[in-house]
Amino acid sequence: MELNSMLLNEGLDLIFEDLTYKVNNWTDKFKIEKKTILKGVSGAFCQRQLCAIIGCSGSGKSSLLNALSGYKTSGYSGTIFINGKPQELKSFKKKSCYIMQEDQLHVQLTVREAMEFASKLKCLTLSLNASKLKMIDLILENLNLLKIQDTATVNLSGGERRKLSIALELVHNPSIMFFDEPTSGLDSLSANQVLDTLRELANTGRNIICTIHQASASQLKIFDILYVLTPSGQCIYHGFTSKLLDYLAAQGLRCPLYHNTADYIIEISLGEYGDHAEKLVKYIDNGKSTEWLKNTNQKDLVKGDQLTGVNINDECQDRQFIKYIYNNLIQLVILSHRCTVKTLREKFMTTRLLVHIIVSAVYGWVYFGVGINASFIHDNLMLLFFSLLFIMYTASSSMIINFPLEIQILSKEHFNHWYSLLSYYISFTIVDLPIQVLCTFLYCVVLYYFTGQPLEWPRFGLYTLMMLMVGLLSQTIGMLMGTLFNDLRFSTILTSFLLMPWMMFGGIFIKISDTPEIFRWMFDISFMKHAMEGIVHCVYGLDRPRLYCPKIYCYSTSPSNILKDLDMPVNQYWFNFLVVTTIYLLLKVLTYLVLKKKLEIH
Ligand SMILES: Nc1ncnc2c1ncn2[C@@H]1O[C@H](COP(=O)(O)OP(=O)(O)OP(=O)(O)O)[C@@H](O)[C@H]1O
Repeated sequence: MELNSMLLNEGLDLIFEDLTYKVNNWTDKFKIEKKTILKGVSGAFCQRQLCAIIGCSGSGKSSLLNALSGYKTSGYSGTIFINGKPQELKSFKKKSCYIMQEDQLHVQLTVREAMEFASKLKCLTLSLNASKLKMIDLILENLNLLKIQDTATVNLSGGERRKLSIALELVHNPSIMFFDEPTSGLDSLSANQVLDTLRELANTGRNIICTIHQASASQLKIFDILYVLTPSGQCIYHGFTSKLLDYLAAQGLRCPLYHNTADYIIEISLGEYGDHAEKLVKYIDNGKSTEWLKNTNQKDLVKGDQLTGVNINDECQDRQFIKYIYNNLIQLVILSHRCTVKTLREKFMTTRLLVHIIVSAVYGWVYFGVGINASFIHDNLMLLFFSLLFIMYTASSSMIINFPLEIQILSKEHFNHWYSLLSYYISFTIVDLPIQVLCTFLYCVVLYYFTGQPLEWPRFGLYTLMMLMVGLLSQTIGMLMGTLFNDLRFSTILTSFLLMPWMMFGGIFIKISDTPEIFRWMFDISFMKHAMEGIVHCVYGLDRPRLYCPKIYCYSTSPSNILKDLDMPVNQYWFNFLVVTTIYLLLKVLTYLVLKKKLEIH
């Protein structure tokens, strides 16, 4: 079946006027000044058209695409009209999609699974009915992906990955599709295949707008409309590809024989044939002129009445009455399922488990039996503190590494309206919880038993619970840092910097009574101090009898004296637990808000 006969779409007309983009730029004298990237450009991209924005590197192609798609809004001025009405971003995003230069895919899923999850999320359904499954088959078949539907995404070639990115968005049949350099990084065969696919998509009625860095003469012919930017962010051509030569000729510019026309006009924009750019900007009125957009010999675009088939939008729209909460719950279930499948296939989970078991076994060996012995109280306290540190660092670093990778995919899917951020955030937290519980439990069992801590279930339960809460809190710190900094170098160094004061005021390295008064409040907010206090209470509190002393003299055999020496009040476990839990919840909310802000400003 032809692509155009199943994915018909009415498309949308997009017109933009006087679009300007300014950014803050650091000068040599360390001052901030405004740099203008796009200078009042105008243009129109219509339904059923395949449009290319071209220009030299740094001319503002991506900036223009970001503005038109609504991916970025800050720093932009000008007006965008959709089907004649001012662009309303919320509703526009529902009808559009933005496929970025880097394919943001879930590498652990197969092509089929990725399509099914996308379809479930976009149609808000837990199970796909026959017609939706058929639609997936048809999309895969038309994009030549059916034969590799069971291949893991990680094993796909560049061209196949790009096609999968397109296929995933086609599930909700967008009326307008934006592509940032769809052919970059592909060999010419794959690039041609992707462009053919875009051509067919435009033929179905939708509006396809892409930026193109380099296009061969034959690739250029595939596009209906060209929009050419100069290095100064102005338009020097906006019209049919087929009319470009006539346009240039009208200005006395003749493309050398056998020279690629796209290269020629970019060279003109760079001033390689003299100072023609300004003249062309004026002639085309910086994109406003529609003279070269008049359709005299437009090639075989498919007419609406020639299209037959299913309009899959109808199926998804059936469910638009479903309330916000219900939608979020459905998304939560689907996202949790997807996240579970991904997590179970990751080697990282096994590594995390193994690390916890190995470290607890080593600690158990080195500190064997110190817990029951009154002459090893100092060693035992150090062991308990180092155990806390271990949980804190492994939990935070697992997120620092993992989460920035997640954010890239989240950014794309969230922008393309696959799901709400809240559903994603909760599902991510829920799916990781059992793994953190398992890691903490295995770690605590081995360590607690071999290091000779008191073998009583309530003590062990409370100890593990506190360790788990510290693990969850540390994960959230890692998540927050991973959200704030894309660069792993910054997030790792700054996390260590951030965790350091919590450790210093953890109640072990220095006692509260020995600390200068000005710093004492730090103990109150240090989760490490509260966690350590709770843990020491589990081990030495709860009316534990005197400790066994194998020597003639032990400094202390009374557990209550040990707590007194450490400035740790007796029986405060639940207060300590409440403080750690409150800090965890506050950080969780803060991380959500930071993530939300980050997705808004990209
Ligand atoms: N936030 C920003 N701060 C400073 N400069 C910026 C910012 N965003 C974009 N620019 C600059 O604006 C210019 C245009 O960037 P843009 O990415 O839109 O160009 P492009 O034509 O897509 O380039 P390429 O083809 O190399 O991807 C570049 O010189 C870039 O450095």
